Amino acid sequence: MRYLTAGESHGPQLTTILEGVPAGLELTAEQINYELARRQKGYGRGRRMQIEKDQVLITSGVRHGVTLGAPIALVVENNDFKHWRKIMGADPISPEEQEDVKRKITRPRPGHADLNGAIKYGHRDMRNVLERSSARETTVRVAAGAVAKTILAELGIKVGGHVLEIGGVKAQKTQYNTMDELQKVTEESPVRCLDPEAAEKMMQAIDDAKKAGDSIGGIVEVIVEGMPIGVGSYVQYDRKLEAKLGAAIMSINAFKGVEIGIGFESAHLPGSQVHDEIQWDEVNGYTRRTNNAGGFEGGMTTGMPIVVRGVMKPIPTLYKPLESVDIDTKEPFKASIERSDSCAVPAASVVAEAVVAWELAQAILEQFGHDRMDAIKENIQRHNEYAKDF
Ligand SMILES: Cc1cc2nc3c(=O)[nH]c(=O)nc-3n(C[C@H](O)[C@H](O)[C@H](O)COP(=O)(O)O)c2cc1C
Ligand SMILES: C=C(O[C@@H]1CC(C(=O)O)=C[C@@H](OP(=O)(O)O)[C@H]1O)C(=O)O
Repeated sequence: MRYLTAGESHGPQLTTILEGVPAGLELTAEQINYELARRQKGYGRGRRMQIEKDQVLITSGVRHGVTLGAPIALVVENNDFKHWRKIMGADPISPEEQEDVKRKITRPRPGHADLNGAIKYGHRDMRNVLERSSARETTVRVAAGAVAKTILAELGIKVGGHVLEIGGVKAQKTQYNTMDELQKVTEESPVRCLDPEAAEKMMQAIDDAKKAGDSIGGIVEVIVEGMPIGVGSYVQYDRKLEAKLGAAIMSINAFKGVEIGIGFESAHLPGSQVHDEIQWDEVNGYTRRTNNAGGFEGGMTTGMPIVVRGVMKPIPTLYKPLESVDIDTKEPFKASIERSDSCAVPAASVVAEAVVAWELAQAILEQFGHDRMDAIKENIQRHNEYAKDF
């Protein structure tokens, strides 16, 4: 299974084509729209989210609500496009408008793709960079992830996520009993946090940052329950599933770090306190007393919940100007901007769920077949029985 995305932030639409989705999966626009709406919520976002109401159009690969095994094309329109038609070159520009509409962006923002992208592709107008480097693209990655989640759900695998930290405010309560509870509590929290007291403080931190013209980042966690044992492989570096998850998280705009299980903490602990003891019983087969490894050993799943965390840096576009250099005049300047998110960590946690779901669904299909959902389901059931009594 693979996918590509296309589309500019202020262009007409975003598109993704998913190839290799098995036949026989029930898939509706509502399921995808549900995930798109989750990504749009979240405290700290800018004015753009009031303009957009992301809705998917499934233009191929699905008939009567069931996948055909053919490529699935998904399209999400940008409502904001109507305000950008001239700037994006979709409408003619009158001579009087030329100067205004064609004014180039020559002032790169520290922390964004502007300068490196302009040098790489030779764009003297950095709009040509920012249109594509914008995290608007994560809309269709979430749409692709929604399809992956639907495949996983059909196989009894659940994906959830939550926010652990925003702007230095840490969630104290991070435990939950079931994935359904995790889902319910985070849906009700404006910052997708399990700890209501911390959530209040996080929102205050976002307000404070916004007032100061600043931005803040944070940490998100994705959990996956129900993965069979032994998905991925240790035999070749590029087949290690853990590494693929790491790359997927790092591919999200503004993500600067990734951790699996207790991750960085294991640097400070002896092996006896890190490795998860193995046990066996007739009902559950092989399980672990703890899950410090976050569901992975040797690049393969252990059958325990997968726990992946990602670090998001603060948003680069700041109302409080940082120093940079105009690429035309080479003069230093302090940037001024029109609109931006001040914190997008809650939204990014939904993106993180989506990219993790995609990698896991991809790995499942690689191992258990990818033509028909019913055959894949049977293969996994057989594998789970085999692994239990192994
Ligand atoms: C959901 C989401 C929303 C974002 N919103 C903004 C924004 O409003 N302004 C901004 O400058 N960056 C925003 N970013 C971050 C930039 O897209 C990102 O920093 C930029 O593409 C440079 O890439 P890098 O940070 O991965 O190096 C957002 C990221 C995500 C995941
Ligand atoms: C549009 C989205 O996020 C955008 C991501 C983004 C960036 O630079 O990454 C910059 C902002 O774009 P604009 O300048 O048009 O407001 C965000 O709104 C979205 O998440 O759907």
